[in-house]
Amino acid sequence: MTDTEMLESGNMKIDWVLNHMPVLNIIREQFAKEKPLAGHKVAMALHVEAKTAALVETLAIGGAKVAITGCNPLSTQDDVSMALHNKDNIQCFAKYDCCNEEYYEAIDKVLDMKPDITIDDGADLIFKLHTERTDLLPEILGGCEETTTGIHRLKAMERDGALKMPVIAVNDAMTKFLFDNRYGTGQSSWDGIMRTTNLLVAGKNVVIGGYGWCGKGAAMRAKGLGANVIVTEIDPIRALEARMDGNSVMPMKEAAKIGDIFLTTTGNRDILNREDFEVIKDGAILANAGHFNVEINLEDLKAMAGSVRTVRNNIKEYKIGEKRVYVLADGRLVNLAAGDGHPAEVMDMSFANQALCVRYIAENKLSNGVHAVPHELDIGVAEMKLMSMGISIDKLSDEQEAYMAGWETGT
Ligand SMILES: NC(=O)c1ccc[n+]([C@@H]2O[C@H](COP(=O)([O-])OP(=O)(O)OC[C@H]3O[C@@H](n4cnc5c(N)ncnc54)[C@H](O)[C@@H]3O)[C@@H](O)[C@H]2O)c1
Ligand SMILES: N[C@@H](CCSC[C@H]1O[C@@H](n2cnc3c(=O)[nH]cnc32)[C@H](O)[C@@H]1O)C(=O)O
Repeated sequence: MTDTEMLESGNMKIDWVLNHMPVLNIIREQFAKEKPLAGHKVAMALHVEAKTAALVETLAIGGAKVAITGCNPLSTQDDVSMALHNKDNIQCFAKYDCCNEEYYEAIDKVLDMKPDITIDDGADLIFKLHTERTDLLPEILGGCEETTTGIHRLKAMERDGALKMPVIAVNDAMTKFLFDNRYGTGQSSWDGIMRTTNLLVAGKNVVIGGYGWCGKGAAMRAKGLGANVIVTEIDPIRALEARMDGNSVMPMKEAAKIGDIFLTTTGNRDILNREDFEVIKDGAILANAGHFNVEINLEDLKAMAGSVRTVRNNIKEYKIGEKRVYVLADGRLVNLAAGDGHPAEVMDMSFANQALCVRYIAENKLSNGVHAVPHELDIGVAEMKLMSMGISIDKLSDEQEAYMAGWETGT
């Protein structure tokens, strides 16, 4: 593609998703009128694709200067990156399939803008701010974190007294994780796996590693596609929930022997490792929708494999003796590295929360530490979403409110 074609393609992708992000559009209109971010500089490390671009534009419309890079070397869409970089008050440094060095250089370039607000997906910017770029910390009003694992890390920093800035845990908003992690990951992971492999899911043994919000969504959609679903867990309550939802539950060592397609969603490392690869079936397909590229132990796989070759776009074949094991998207998020990420209607809510939280940071002085998304913002996003869907709901009558709040009335 020529640069002109790339630009056009990126802008068309952004226009398409914007037509399906009604809540973000309402916020854009408010931001255009009120300019609540005038004078602020927002640094971002998120998946650079069309829905993220819609958020970046919204912040710029609100008056902010924005610099962004990716949060995963394989999720960047270069046409969208170029389209963003060509807009007023926006710089974008993300590049698809960049090497480790380029990835961290781009994070430095974003921080060179001397931001006062950050948005992370996996805490990369905040980590840099607390290690090599501590000189920038005094200017920081606060940050937002998009994902579960990022929040785990930030809470660990807070526990150790190491977190020197306020951060809002956007992932933990109800209008984020209940929809994005569950229905978003549920749909987009299978979209990534199916478009990449062009294989059938029905009738296969699908093994889902982890039954958190992402795992529940992925298992639900696998069942809907006709798979026999097996869940692995370390948490007894979630394991029980998986069983009662109709899935089989067993240790990975057992599941490894019978699985056809494996999808990890734990946020943890080594969910599939050497002892699993030893017993795994010929032709097994491995994908990750959890965090970075550590859930499938690729080092173990490489060490065991006699040969490795690319057999199809985004599919690597590892040959262990006569056995073939296929890894999708190098073990990185299959929904973003081998697909277009979550559906626009879902990111509409996640990114509405982001935009409102950035405004909240700009307008309120927060103490250092991890903060919840203010409940009124979370509820507001749900109300706007329902309204955009043409759904109205009941209201408590005065009598009902009094009844729910009181204790005097017996049965
Ligand atoms: N692909 C995406 O677009 C996407 C979307 C949202 C979240 N995420 C990421 O997915 C991961 C999971 O997020 P979540 O919100 O579902 O988290 P969660 O905490 O709700 O669920 C994780 C589950 O994994 C289980 N687990 C941990 N270690 C395990 C092990 N060794 N074996 C089996 N199960 C194990 C935990 O008990 C828990 O139930 C995180 O890394 C998050 O950042 C990815
Ligand atoms: N940066 C890490 C962290 C996991 S990303 C998981 C986050 O990606 C977000 N996400 C999923 N789909 C999209 C999308 O299409 N655009 C932007 N963000 C997305 C989602 O909100 C989720 O919390 C990594 O790449 O491994």
